[in-house]
Amino acid sequence: MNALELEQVVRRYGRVTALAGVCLSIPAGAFVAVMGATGSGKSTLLQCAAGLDRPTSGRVHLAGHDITHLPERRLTRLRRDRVGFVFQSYNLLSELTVRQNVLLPVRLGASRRRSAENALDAVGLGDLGRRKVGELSGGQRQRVALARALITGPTVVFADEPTGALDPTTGGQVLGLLREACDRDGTTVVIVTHDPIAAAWSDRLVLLRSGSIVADVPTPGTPEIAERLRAVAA
Ligand SMILES: Nc1ncnc2c1ncn2[C@@H]1O[C@H](COP(=O)(O)OP(=O)(O)OP(=O)(O)O)[C@@H](O)[C@H]1O
Repeated sequence: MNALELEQVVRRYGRVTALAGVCLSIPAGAFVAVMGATGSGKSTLLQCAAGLDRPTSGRVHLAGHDITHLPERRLTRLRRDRVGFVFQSYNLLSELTVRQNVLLPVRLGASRRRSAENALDAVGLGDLGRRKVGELSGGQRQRVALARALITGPTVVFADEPTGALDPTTGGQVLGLLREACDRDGTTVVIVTHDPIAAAWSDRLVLLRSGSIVADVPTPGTPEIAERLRAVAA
């Protein structure tokens, strides 16, 4: 089964064509990295795939649903129940505690698949549930975001530059946790990244240039190969 499928997806912003007819099938349980130069359409692809933006034309299937014309309320519910999001800027509420942040999807009505404690344990933050997010380091915040993304047992996790604000070691920990969610729970993971080393955690690399996919290759997961891919992507 495909967790995600894009058929001829076009997204135009006025006269700018951000996506120029993208076709992409991602089977359940895959870990895909999307790379490409700045402005190549990576974030637009992720937003259209995740149901945060609507294509100008084409179709999007997400978690077994054709979301192309799904009414906004149903789309919101599908995102809440089946999709996890991780962003470069964490998107946490800093005045709330770690635990309260992790439970936000549940407070919005999603059913939880695991307890907050279990989700925090899984990202190595079992002791920090009562701390205010504003007191945490960047790497800890991103792990809170990951626990929040995983508490509902999502079909797909979308991560836009999840390590963009982190040092390589901390970034590696976050990517390792995404890899674990994929390997252990069968979660489909789609990350957008500029960093070929981050892409090396994936098992498939999709390269965009000017809104089109120019390469879609298995990734053997070694930093040396990733360096070579960086040259192709530029
Ligand atoms: N809301 C918008 N309004 C107008 N143009 C937009 C909008 N969002 C994106 N674009 C344009 O669409 C194209 C693709 O943008 P997108 O953000 O998807 O690229 P990207 O590969 O994610 O870039 P970056 O690596 O810099 O984040 C760019 O030319 C961008 O200027």
